[in-house]
Amino acid sequence: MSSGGKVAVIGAGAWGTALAIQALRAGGDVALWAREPSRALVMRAMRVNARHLPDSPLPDELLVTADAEQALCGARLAILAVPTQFLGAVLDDLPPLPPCIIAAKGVEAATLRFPLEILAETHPGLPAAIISGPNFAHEVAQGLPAAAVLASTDPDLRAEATERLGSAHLRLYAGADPLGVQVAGAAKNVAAIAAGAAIGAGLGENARAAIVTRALAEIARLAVALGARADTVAGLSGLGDLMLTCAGPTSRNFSLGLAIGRGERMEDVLASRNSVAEGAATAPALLARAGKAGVEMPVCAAVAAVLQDELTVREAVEQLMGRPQKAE
Ligand SMILES: NC(=O)c1ccc[n+]([C@@H]2O[C@H](COP(=O)([O-])OP(=O)(O)OC[C@H]3O[C@@H](n4cnc5c(N)ncnc54)[C@H](O)[C@@H]3O)[C@@H](O)[C@H]2O)c1
Ligand SMILES: O=P(O)(O)OC[C@H](O)CO
Repeated sequence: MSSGGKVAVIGAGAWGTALAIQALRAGGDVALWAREPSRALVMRAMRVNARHLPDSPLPDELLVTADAEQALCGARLAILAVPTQFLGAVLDDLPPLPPCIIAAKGVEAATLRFPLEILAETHPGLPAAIISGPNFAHEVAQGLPAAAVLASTDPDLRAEATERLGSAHLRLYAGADPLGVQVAGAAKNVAAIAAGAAIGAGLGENARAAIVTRALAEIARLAVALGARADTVAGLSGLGDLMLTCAGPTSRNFSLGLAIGRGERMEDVLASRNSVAEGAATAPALLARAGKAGVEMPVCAAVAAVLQDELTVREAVEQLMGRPQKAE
């Protein structure tokens, strides 16, 4: 793969669309694959992704197609921007893939796998990386300054993909701890639901700051137990994305928590949207994965219990506050 080669972006949600615009900005040909032919047709004609990214026109050079063969033909690199819960099924149906960058954040509910683990099972031996960080799609699409980590155990892929996708708008840092990046990216969405719930229930800013900080501690604990590095969690995919996602309702995960904290039901909130909140399916899956590793995650457990209607937000907070005293 060399700078300027074709990139295929798989998944035309907000993030896939923003990354396609960013990849064009960084140079070379880009194709964006949308699952539904009718949506690909409308996006091609209107030159905008009206459903997921309505304020960012699609550059004329961007090929939008529902034909995966066409999208992937000649691609030197694929960006997989399909939500975690659908990634396995989409991968099963794709033609052969070039080296991949996964852009999803989450844990697959049915199997407790992180996204790179899903890819490793459908495509054993394929070079792969993960991109993650504090990145709202609409800001990246607009070219506002942002940073992310691009992590892979393959040094050639991380060097070349960083060069291929990065630009003066999106500063990419190479990382060698893809597992830590995936743990952080999945868990921050769960923490954002907790932060939103605290604000929605009127528990105040102190509560939000406590949740974010204690979530950071439990994410680092899980990362280390799974064989990843604690300092990855202090970087863009962990602390950086917690700061962004827990800050307010621009985050879909925070806004889900906010609504739940105000007394709405998760099912009703999710049914009213056409976008994903990865933390909802990830919370119980991450908790189960942590349980298998013998790691306690009290914030994640509280979110899972509230989402499963086992506790109210206030009961969950009482449980968190009533835990035995311990050293920080
Ligand atoms: N939106 C962001 O700002 C942002 C930023 C960074 C990372 N991410 C991550 O990127 C991933 C994609 O999120 P998004 O925001 O682009 O999604 P989105 O909410 O904008 O769009 C939903 C996506 O899900 C797809 N989808 C829905 N049902 C499906 C099915 N049955 N099978 C396959 N695909 C289906 C749709 O085609 C669409 O691509 C998520 O893991 C998310 O956490 C999002
Ligand atoms: O809107 P959210 O909560 O899915 O967050 C989007 C990105 O992950 C922010 O980095």
